[in-house]
Order: sequence, then C-alpha cells, then structure tokens
Amino acid sequence: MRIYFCGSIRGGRQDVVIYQRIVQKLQTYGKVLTEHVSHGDLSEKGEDVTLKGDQSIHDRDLEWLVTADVIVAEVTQPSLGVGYELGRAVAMHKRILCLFRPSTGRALSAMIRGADSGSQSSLFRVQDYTEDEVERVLQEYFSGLSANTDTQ
Ligand SMILES: O=c1[nH]c(=O)n([C@H]2C[C@H](O)[C@@H](COP(=O)(O)O)O2)cc1CO
Repeated sequence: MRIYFCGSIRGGRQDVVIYQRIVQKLQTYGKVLTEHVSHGDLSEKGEDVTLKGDQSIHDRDLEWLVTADVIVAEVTQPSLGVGYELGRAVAMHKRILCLFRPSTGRALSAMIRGADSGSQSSLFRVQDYTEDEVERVLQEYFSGLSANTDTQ
C-alpha cells in the first residue's frame, strides 16, 4: 500500500513529534511516500529548494499523490499546503483520513470537517483523537480498509 502523509511544514512545526508517531505506525501498513514531513531536522523553511525550487516540491508531491492508495493528514496545525493537498486528493477520488486533536482548543476548518459526510463508507473521514490514542485510531482505520478491500 502506498500512503501519502500530510503534515504542516511552513504552517509551523509544532506537531512534528506526533507526525513521527503517525509515520512510524503508517510504515507498518505500507510505504510512506512523504516520510520527510516527519523529520525532526526539517524546519519551517521547508526542504532545501536551492536546486529546483518550490515547483519541484509541488510537482513531485502531486506525482506521489496520484500514485497513493490512501492519504493520511494530521490537520490540527493549520497549513495551506495540507489543505491544498487534501483538495487535490478529493478531486482525484482518493481515500482520505484526517486526524484532529480538539484538546488543543482549535476549531477545525468547516472545509475539512464538513467534507466528511458522516457515513462509515465515506471516502473522506475526519477523526478526532487524543495523542495517546493515535496508534489505536490508525489501527482501526487500516483494519477497516482491509476489511473493505477483502469484500470487494
Ligand atoms: O518543503 C516542503 N515539502 C513538502 O513536501 N511540502 C508538502 C508536504 C506537506 O504535507 C505540505 C506542507 O505544506 P506547508 O508547508 O504549507 O505547511 O506540503 C511542503 C513543503 C514546504 O511548503
């Protein structure tokens, strides 16, 4: 399984430790295309763009998005890039899981929460969670996915 993980970079790196836990768990289900998003040494400046610039990051990430089987996004720390990736992924009819921590006191954008129809079979799911349940939440989502594909 090819997994595209979205997390804030230029939007702020406050949640990088939880991104690391998510990516570590996701790697038990398949290949994480965007592992770099969880790297502790990647700063708010983003990847080194001295070679080809932001366009190369954008084009590479969209190519990965096209090939991804599932998108997992940590959306607590707001990020324009993550919002853009999610919009593009919706247009590609991808299966998407957004993870949000209400304990931060933030309110998730209606354009993200409102994209989840509430049905278990919805391609776009928003899951509220607390930090200590992150692995369990991912485990439940991915076991639901394999149950779905087994019956298809
Ligand atoms: O250097 C980068 N590398 C990269 O892969 N991205 C992608 C992956 C992340 O899920 C998302 C983060 O967007 P932003 O930087 O606007 O927070 O964009 C974004 C940047 C910097 O904007």
